[in-house]
Amino acid sequence: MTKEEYLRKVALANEWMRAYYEKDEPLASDEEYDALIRELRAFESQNENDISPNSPTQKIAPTIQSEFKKITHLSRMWSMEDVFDEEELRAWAKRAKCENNFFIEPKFDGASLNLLYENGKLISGATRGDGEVGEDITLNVFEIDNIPKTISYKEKIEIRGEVVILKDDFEKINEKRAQLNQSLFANPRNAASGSLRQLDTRITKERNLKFYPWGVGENSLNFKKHSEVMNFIRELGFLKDDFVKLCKDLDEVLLSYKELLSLRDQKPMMMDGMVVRVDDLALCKELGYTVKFPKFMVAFKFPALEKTTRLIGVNLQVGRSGVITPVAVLEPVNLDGVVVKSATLHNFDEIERLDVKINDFVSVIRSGDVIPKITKVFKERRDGLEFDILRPKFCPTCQSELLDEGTLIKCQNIDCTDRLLNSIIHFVSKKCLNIDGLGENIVELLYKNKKISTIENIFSLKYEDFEDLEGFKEKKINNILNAIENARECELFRFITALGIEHIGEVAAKKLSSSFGLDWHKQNFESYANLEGFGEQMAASLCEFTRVNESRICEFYHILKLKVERLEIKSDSSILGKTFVITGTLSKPRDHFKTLIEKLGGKVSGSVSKKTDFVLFGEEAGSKLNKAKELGVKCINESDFQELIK
Ligand SMILES: NC(=O)c1ccc[n+]([C@@H]2O[C@H](COP(=O)([O-])OP(=O)(O)OC[C@H]3O[C@@H](n4cnc5c(N)ncnc54)[C@H](O)[C@@H]3O)[C@@H](O)[C@H]2O)c1
Ligand SMILES: [Zn+2]
Repeated sequence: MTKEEYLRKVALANEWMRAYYEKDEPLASDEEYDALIRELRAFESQNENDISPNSPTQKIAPTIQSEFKKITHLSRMWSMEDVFDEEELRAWAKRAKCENNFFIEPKFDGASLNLLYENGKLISGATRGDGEVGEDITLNVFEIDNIPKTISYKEKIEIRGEVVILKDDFEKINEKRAQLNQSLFANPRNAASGSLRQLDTRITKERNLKFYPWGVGENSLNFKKHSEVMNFIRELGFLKDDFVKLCKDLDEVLLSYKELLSLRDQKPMMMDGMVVRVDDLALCKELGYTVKFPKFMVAFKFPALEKTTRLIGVNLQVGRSGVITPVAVLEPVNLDGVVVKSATLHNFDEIERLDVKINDFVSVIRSGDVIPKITKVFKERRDGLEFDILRPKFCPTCQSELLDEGTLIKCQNIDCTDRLLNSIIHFVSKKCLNIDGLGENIVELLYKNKKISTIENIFSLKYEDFEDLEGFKEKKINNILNAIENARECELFRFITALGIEHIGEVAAKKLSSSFGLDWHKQNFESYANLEGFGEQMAASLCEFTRVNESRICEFYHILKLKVERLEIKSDSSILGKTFVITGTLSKPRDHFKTLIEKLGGKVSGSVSKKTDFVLFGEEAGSKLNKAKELGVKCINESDFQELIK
């Protein structure tokens, strides 16, 4: 790299930094930014005299320009060095002259916040800014429930930590923004930062932000270990994550890293790595800082879940109801071990809203098991080779003319092969008949080879049907046939779900099954509409479906041995008729508790109101728990719950 190239890249990195920290709207993915920084570092290590004072390697962030007042931190805030593998971690530990006693905790991907307390009162809250001066966001901080406004410790102290947004909330915020035609947040970190840096504090309040402390600035504490400091701070009434520990050596650190990484999808907030630091404060002091970060800690990064790639085409999929879903074809990119080649675009309104074109650079994010999504289109990078994604006029499968309803475009041909195929795939899927071994690919293969053309055909499949198909040996064929045989005996609600009736999902199917049993399809409009949680639309859809499909349903009754799961409600059940709201992370999935409550005659609702009898809460419980407390609703934890249902 020549010096000119270097300076150009410094300028580009500064532009990216500003967009990221000042506007919360990145112009590049972190991965690209990090690669650019590595290039700058490589040049700088060879050309020490040419290092530009403007280089992002020499500062934490540019001085932020915004409408917020500024606050000078009492003690400086820092960035953090990254390590990406064992070798880099060991090299750091060696430089830090530390072999034992490492303090580790998750590195949540959020926004830094510096809180100042004096005489036990919260005085101010500020963003990190350039490390010395941050933005005064005190008013917003007062809107965050889980930040104590008073603490029992009276000395002056700066408490620092990460403000995060939960993955679920992130999705919800972006959905809402999409509806309002606002730009989406590229990731939960930008969303957290954007939610904190709000001139309208009501928005901050709405966003359900969480604050997790990770350190202190100015203070007069007298501890010898960072772990002691943090114990003390966390006891003052802040949220605590349960993955915070001391490791006796680096081997233990590495094990913990693996463990934390395996929890990544389960955690309600995004993590981008694990923080490893020297616990001994005397050694920390001795090690000191570079211009940018402490030498006594590192971020042991996780593989990226968000990357930039190019949209190279759009495939159209015809769903079982005929709706055409556009799917983005991407230049393949590896997101934490998963090669992502496509992302859903939901519908044609979404394409317009994103204003995405073929050949655009886009940011793709994968969080948890969620299907990869395009969160950002880098329009600034267009070079004229992009072209529009057109609304289709004809079905890509059956070529019949499509019905364009605006948001949705539909194929109306009920014999359209893709519609049929997808309804079979749906019928055998996990939530429906759950036929093991009969995955999408096999169904497709059977369908394309004309072994099945309707759902009913599945149950007359024979050994010979598979013999001439490639890749099917005796054992595999028998397994599939057995699975089909076993699936005949199935719960009624699964069958109702499997029929794919418009507006009738699993929950409604359960209600139909428990209310009417096998006669669920013989009811009239009123009795459907009177069911709890049912509306007119659902009732109408049921009437229409059962009218048209009466004989087909009866045919299925001969093929399947349906079980009606009656709720065995004990009349002495202590929770009979009581309404529960479940919030936070419990030891088992929420569904487990929900089923249990329902079996015992209780009800589970999604939101807290005066009518709620109990709020069952777990870790990280947030706004619902607070609301329950405000309303005086009884809040119980898991062991109280076990006690209650004994
Ligand atoms: N996409 C872009 O254009 C762009 C631009 C600038 C920066 N970035 C990204 O920002 C990151 C660099 O930013 P940075 O310098 O703010 O560093 P960083 O955010 O990676 O690490 C430092 C920060 O980590 C946070 N943190 C979380 N958990 C912590 C814990 N347990 N202990 C201590 N600190 C904890 C703190 O807020 C601290 O300020 C990189 O990931 C980079 O890719 C991206
Ligand atoms: Zn069609």
